[in-house]
Parts: sequence; C-alpha cells; structure tokens
Amino acid sequence: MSDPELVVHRDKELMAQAVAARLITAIVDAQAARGVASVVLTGGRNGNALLAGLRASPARDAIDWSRLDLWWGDERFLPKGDPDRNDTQAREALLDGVPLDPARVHTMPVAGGAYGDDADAAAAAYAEELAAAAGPDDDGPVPTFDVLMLGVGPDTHVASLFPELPAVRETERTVVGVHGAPKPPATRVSLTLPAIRAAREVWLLAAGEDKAQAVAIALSGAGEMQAPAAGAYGRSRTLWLLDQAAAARLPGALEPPAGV
Ligand SMILES: O=C(O)[C@H](O)[C@@H](O)[C@H](O)[C@H](O)COP(=O)(O)O
Repeated sequence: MSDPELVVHRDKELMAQAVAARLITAIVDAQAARGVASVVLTGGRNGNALLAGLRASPARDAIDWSRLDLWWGDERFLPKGDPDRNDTQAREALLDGVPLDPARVHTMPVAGGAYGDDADAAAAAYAEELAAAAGPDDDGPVPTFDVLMLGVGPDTHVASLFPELPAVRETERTVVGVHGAPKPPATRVSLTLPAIRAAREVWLLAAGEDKAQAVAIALSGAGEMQAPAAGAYGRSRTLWLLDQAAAARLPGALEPPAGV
C-alpha cells in the first residue's frame, strides 16, 4: 500500500495534457524495464480527455504500441459499439489512431454478446482473461498493471464501485457485475478493489468543482465502503491528479504548495 501523493494542475485542460505526458513516460519506462507495458483505462471525461491529449502529442511515437496491453477498470454493460461504452469512447479518443496489437486490447464483454444480458457471467469471463494474463511473478490472478487510471465521481465512486453497493465490499473476486448503479447505465462490469490494488501505480483523476467534496472526503480518512476512492491505491504509488477546482476543499494539511 502506498500513501496518496497529490499533483494539482491549473485547470482540466492543462491536467489532461500533463497526465498524457506522464502516461507516455510511464509506458516508455515500463517497456524499457520489462519489455511490455500494461495500462488500465478509465471511462469518464477526464480519462477521454487525456487519451485525446496523448493522441495529439508528438511524443506518443516514443511508445511501442505493439507491446502495450490495455485493460479497462470498468465498463457500462451495453452492446458493442454503443456510444456510451467506455471502450467506444476510448477508441474514438485514441485507440483507433495508433497501431495497437488487437490481441492486447482487452475490452470488457458487451451486452447482447456471448453472455447475453448476464453481467455477472461477463465479469467472470473478464476475470478469467485477467488470470490467464497473470504470470508467476504476479501476486494472484491479476497481472501487475504498470498504471491503472480511475476517474473519481462526485459521490467518490471509482470504476463502477459505488458507495455502499455490494461491489465495493468484494474481497475475493477480481471482477464483478454491478446492478443498480446510481450513474446510468444501471448495469456495469467493474474491477474490484483487490484487483485495483494489484497495480504498481494507481492514478486517480478529478477535475472541476463538483469533485471537490469527493476528493476532500476520500483523502480525509473516509472508509472505502462510504468512499470507494479511498480504497484505491497502488503497490508502489498512488497519485491523485487534480485541477485546482477539484483540490479546493482539501483540508489545510493536505493542500499542496500553490503555484503549480
Ligand atoms: O463508467 C464510468 O462512468 C466511469 O468509469 C466512471 O467511473 C468515471 O470515471 C467517473 O464517473 C468520473 O467521470 P468524469 O471524469 O466524467 O467526471
């Protein structure tokens, strides 16, 4: 478990550019160290904005796209190609524009596909895919992701782990079906906290004043059942990437130095 570190950017546009640059460096470093990099993508506006920023960056050519594994932290359980699916939005923002190896793009199952409308079966299949990718050096049935990104919701949810719903209490399974989510669509598939904590680095993204309270709660010692973002940490690094509006309500002791 690593303690949270905070980086506060002037606004959400600059934050997207800076996180894109940070992600390029992290991928290049992981490929240099281990040959292959693995990244877990997040849905949401900040996640999509940083992918678009990455696509626009000339430094993206430093990445060997054929040696990058992509996974998702959660998915809205909707049919293939649905514009509200996180993977559809990621493809539009970046993935369709770079030479990825399709076998390394691990999208979550679609509704109406092999698992019909059974989100629990879809989750179990994704758990198997993760287990198959885990090697002897990994601690359990999930690969050690290099970077796992999570957008933080205004209610402190991350991935599709919403406060007080059963998914946030899961301690065994690595992926679960989520039913009755307060943010549409109600049915989702999500990594659980134990799977999230398998990552080397967890990056939490929040921008805008509607996130300020959630950020303050999650970083002020709240429990993970009430504030799932508080339970999201990486093995070696937990990085909160914020804009000034989202950082505005942090208690004094947590406030980073001004002027970033
Ligand atoms: O499926 C989803 O809806 C997302 O994965 C969700 O967890 C998102 O990341 C947060 O709600 C933050 O979203 P924004 O960045 O749009 O505020």
